[in-house]
Amino acid sequence: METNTEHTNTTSISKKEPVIRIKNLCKRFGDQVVLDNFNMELYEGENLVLMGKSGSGKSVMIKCMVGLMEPDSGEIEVLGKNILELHHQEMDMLRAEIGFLFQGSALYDSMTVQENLEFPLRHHKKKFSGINTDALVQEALENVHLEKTKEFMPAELSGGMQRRIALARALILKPKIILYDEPTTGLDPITAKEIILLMMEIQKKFKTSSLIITHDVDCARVISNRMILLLEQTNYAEGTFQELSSSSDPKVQAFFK
Ligand SMILES: Nc1ncnc2c1ncn2[C@@H]1O[C@H](COP(=O)(O)OP(=O)(O)OP(=O)(O)O)[C@@H](O)[C@H]1O
Repeated sequence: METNTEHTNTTSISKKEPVIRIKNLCKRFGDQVVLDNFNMELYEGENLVLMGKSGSGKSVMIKCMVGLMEPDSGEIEVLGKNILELHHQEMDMLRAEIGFLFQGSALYDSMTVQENLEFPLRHHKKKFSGINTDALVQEALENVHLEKTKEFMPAELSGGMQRRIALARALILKPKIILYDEPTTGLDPITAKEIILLMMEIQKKFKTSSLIITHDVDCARVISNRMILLLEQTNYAEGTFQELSSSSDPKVQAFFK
């Protein structure tokens, strides 16, 4: 894969407003320090890749960010709102602005594609009251080029198609931010590449800001405007793929082997 040259460069992106700002986030469980002064900013329209070893605290960070886990200390701002001060209902409304692509697609096996896509719409009724659900489902499926799969059960679809449907489900809320958790894991290299291209197409079309958690170096190379390495409980290194992959720090190099 070639490095994507179409992306806006990092300098112009970092002049925009951050849609997520995390400052000095600390979280421990008993004696185990998971996050120690972790900092991160996701800028509008940016594809930010977060890499970290298994167990390094990526999920803990995400859970703190969307209000599912309380940090010990630190500041978290999402779309200009201090999430640590939001009431349950306000947090729920804010979550409607965030699309999630969970590890391994996480579709509901007993529901059709249509029902899977309608699920987040039912949960966020307020945002979509009076809007034709069928049209939203159709549009979301068109966005991932799978218009004819409404009546299918997830088990009848290939792994790559399931990942596309999961992406359509994340998109149906028309989110400002998308969180991708290991979007290419478990896919063969060709299907993984198709998913990466689709993520780029969607980013271009909807101007979403994306946080992509991945171990996939190819994915990071193609999609990232900027990267953060989560190591030693903090944002150990930050920079473009080019900068980090040519780093002389052996701990940084280890991510690119
Ligand atoms: N609710 C919890 N109670 C106690 N320890 C927890 C809890 N949640 C996470 N941890 C611990 O925090 C550490 C970081 O976990 P986390 O799930 O964030 O890792 P990760 O980077 O997302 O890993 P992976 O890439 O494997 O998904 C782990 O040691 C985990 O056991």
